[in-house]
Amino acid sequence: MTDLVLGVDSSTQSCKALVVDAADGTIVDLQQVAHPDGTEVDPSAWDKAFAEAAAPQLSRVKAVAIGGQQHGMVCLDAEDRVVRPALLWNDTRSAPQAAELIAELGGPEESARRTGSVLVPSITSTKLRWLAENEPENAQRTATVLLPHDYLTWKLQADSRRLVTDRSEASGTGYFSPQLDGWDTELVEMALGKVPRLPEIVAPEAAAGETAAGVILGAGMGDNAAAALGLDLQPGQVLVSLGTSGVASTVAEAPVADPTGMVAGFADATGRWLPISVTLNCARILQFARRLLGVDNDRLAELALAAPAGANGTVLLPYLDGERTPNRPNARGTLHGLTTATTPEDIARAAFEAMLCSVADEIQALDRLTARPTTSVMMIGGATRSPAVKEIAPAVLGMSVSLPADGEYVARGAARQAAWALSGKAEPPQWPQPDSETHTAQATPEVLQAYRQVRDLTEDWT
Ligand SMILES: Nc1ncnc2c1ncn2[C@@H]1O[C@H](COP(=O)(O)OP(=O)(O)O)[C@@H](O)[C@H]1O
Ligand SMILES: O=C(CO)[C@@H](O)[C@H](O)COP(=O)(O)O
Repeated sequence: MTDLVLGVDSSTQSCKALVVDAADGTIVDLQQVAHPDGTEVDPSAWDKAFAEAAAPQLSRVKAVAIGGQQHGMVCLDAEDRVVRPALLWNDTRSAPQAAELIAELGGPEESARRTGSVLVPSITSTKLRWLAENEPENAQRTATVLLPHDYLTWKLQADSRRLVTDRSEASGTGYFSPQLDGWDTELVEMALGKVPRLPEIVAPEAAAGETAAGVILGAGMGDNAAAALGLDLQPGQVLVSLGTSGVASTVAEAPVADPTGMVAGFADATGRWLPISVTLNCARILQFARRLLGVDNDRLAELALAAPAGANGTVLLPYLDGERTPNRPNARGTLHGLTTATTPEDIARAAFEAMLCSVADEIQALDRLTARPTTSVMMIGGATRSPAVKEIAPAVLGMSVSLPADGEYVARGAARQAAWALSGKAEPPQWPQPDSETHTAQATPEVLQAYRQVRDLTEDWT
């Protein structure tokens, strides 16, 4: 009888539960349940979606691991009750606190060296500082601080005293030290004013507990580390994810520190490192365009593909909710180049080109840091289901784009970690890689050039 394992992706928009064969990753079942929209969410919403999508699968699997959206601030009181709704990665209210903490650390370069990142509002420590300054009673009540996937793993533990996380999730908090490869409690005290209980950072291959029914728990991981593990990402490869967030990442043997803040020096889920560039606005740019034009995904793609490259001079700067990369939390979206001749097709095309130009900026930042020019990318995420992405991405990026078969690669990575924990071996199971289709196109560098002109000429919202 083959062993089955469960990989979960508790992402911004939904909980995805993937049951696979532990031996080779063959998909057995996939369930998905939506999360509420917003930038702060009560963790009970994640519990509810997990209970519907993932919990019914537990009786059929030997191990489970949870990948999840990173950085969310989950505060528990002394009785392990949730203190307030979690501030998520996409909440920008702690922008002033990020600036304060960077100054206290000695500037962006020191922030990158000490924490792995030039702090931005997404990073958990800035949210803790915000809590201390704006909700002192809640800060006072906070006894434990977890991240979203830690919280869900903890809820599965038979021993409720056991709090675990992994390097990849910890490295996105702002109080993880790449030098120590572990917590730097001085940094969390700097943010919150005290040292709360933090989860134990367990090894990538570790069995990090078990459920009351004896199902082995992996430590879980941040969603991007999970996707990299799910696709067996190797140094020299670049993975782009077009989900709620827009991500470009690669694997490195040593931690990176980017003083410009365009790349964060996170850890991965194999014991190595994951240089990563993450935008706040990605697939939601297309959601915005769909709502603006009153069309569905299919029609939006048709409109975009009916317009020429460059959208007849229409350029969207997609910083709709502010932007994280580049760090412009007060920016807003801008449609540039509108004329009386601008059509819905031009606006649809500009939305896709904006999403992909912001990814091109991320790839450029990775190349600068790794000193290795990217010549092709793997691309995943919900927006890759659009035929317009398949055609426009290689043109805007100026390189071939490989699309693994439509799959939930964050959940696949979590399942691979679960199979790893089940195996007790030093290396993760070697699963066959999914089939992929490669898309190429005539490069359209003028599109990226026009985008960068608008990006650099546009003032932030005051
Ligand atoms: N055919 C499509 N065209 C454009 N966008 C799509 C399409 N299918 C899904 N999406 C978008 O993909 C996003 C979800 O992608 P996903 O990678 O699951 O996000 P996350 O993991 O961040 O929750 C949603 O914003 C959704 O609107
Ligand atoms: O902030 C980051 C990584 O630093 C995002 O990747 C979040 O982890 C949200 O991921 P998705 O919901 O877009 O998958």
